[in-house]
Amino acid sequence: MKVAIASDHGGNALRKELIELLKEMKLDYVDLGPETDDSVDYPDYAKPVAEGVANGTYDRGILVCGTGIGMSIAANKVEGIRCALVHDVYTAHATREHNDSNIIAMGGRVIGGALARDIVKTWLTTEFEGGRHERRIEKITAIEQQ
Ligand SMILES: O=C(CO)[C@H](O)[C@H](O)[C@H](O)COP(=O)(O)O
Repeated sequence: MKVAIASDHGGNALRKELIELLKEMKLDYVDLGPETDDSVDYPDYAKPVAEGVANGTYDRGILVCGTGIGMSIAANKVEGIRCALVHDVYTAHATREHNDSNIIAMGGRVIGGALARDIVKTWLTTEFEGGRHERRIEKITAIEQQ
């Protein structure tokens, strides 16, 4: 599984902690920045991750900003992206089983590293359940293509 990760300045510290997790999990990952702690605009970092997931360059994406909200809004503008804003382990599990989410967004000003690691580990290792959820995702895709 190839994972892309990016943040804005509000998510920098948490992104770095999550990169350590990706290394521990021996996952193939690409860090799309930013390289400094300077203030940046989250859509500039959400876009390459979302487009890369949508076109198959990456299997999954991880986005971190201050709240996770800006990143999730921006990522979900890209066709084919189902980005879930997640701050608890139950939702991390549910959004993979039910929504087949391909990007996760979190807030570096909302949760700490230990919880974020559990969330990401759960999200990366939970499979989509299919069945009735497939039909609902098809309906989301139909809205996107209107
Ligand atoms: O999009 C956000 C808010 O929903 C993110 O939390 C950003 O990181 C935040 O807006 C950045 O704010 P800052 O005051 O420029 O640090």
